[in-house]
Amino acid sequence: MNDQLTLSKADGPSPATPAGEPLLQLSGLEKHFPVTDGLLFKRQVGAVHAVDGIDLTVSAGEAVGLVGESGCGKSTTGRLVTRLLEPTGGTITYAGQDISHASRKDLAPIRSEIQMIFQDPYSSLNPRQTVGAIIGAPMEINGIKPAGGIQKRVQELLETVGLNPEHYNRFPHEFSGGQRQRIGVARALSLEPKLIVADEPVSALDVSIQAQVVNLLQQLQKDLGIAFLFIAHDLAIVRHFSQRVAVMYLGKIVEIADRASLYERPRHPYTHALLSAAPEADPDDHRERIRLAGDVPSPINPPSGCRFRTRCWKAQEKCATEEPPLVRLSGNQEGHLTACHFPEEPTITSGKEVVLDPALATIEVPGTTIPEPRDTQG
Ligand SMILES: Nc1ncnc2c1ncn2[C@@H]1O[C@H](COP(=O)(O)OP(=O)(O)OP(=O)(O)O)[C@@H](O)[C@H]1O
Repeated sequence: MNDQLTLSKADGPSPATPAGEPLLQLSGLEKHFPVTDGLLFKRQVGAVHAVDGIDLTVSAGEAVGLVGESGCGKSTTGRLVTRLLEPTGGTITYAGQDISHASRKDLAPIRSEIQMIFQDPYSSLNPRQTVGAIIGAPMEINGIKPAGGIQKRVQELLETVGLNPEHYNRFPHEFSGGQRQRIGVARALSLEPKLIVADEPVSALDVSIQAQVVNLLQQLQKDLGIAFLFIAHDLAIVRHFSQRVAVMYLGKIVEIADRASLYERPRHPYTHALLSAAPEADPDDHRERIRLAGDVPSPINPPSGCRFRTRCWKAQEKCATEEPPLVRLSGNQEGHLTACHFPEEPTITSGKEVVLDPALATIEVPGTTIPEPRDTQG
């Protein structure tokens, strides 16, 4: 796969952000969806607090994972970043420019730099268009004329994502799920993005295929220096892909840390519970598991204080009255922030290695790669 990565880095319209410098900054970001009643005169009676004041930075070339249970606001965050949704509060800064409420015209120069990969490789590709037309469309729309023409560029991109360049004229139904997701990746790459928001990019795929697509994304991130916001409910997938991981609960980030700190020394009880619920690498490991009681409360009326308190075994009175700030607790590594009044001891480990599939494990072992099926049902 490595030698197929023939793209050069983009000289985009925004000044290049050096690796390690903040590329995307979310500050107090909010999205509240109005809840209305009445058929005719729709009156707002409340709001879904889908994203409720999050701060997050993604540096150039960095892969940041965003995890949490269904409905916690991950996709809404991704859609805000790509400006498919308008924020109701807070700011989104991209390459130093406030794009929170930028108009279509103002967004035009950076549109190409922020791309999205969607969950469902079936509905996200137009079945009536050839693969060539699908991947070439962003270049056509943006008036980009690559050297050698669009067809040549599309064929290069097909090769980059591990597909046969000769299959330029085929239609999406002729490809398997994994191959379709590769087509989606090629489309996202066509404008040489600097940031890709990948919203559950592998959760619709077979487990054996998931590893191959994650591996491809990881190669692109490393070789092309593309920053990723990788959204997933699956902690194992995020672990393999991300340098830093943010855990969301009911519209808030409750913990954020580099990969090792988060997985080995989780301080927030929610992170600990999520890790405890993940499949174990060692089936003979019978350490105590934390079972999360009840469902996630409604984001229309989130609990006061700490939102996790209604399901937390450590909750006390203070948790109902005071919202815990997201801060570096004593015992946390630098950059490890936790929002909890009664955190886990820094010595408590998640207790186990989180591994979803043996194929994924090979990604983390230097020198080993997953065999890439070209042109098979991958
Ligand atoms: N357009 C909308 N109008 C009203 N509520 C919405 C809208 N989009 C999302 N929501 C609500 O916002 C909350 C967060 O949804 P979101 O899809 O961002 O969560 P998620 O963590 O990505 O979950 P999932 O993994 O199930 O997609 C949910 O309660 C959802 O029902």
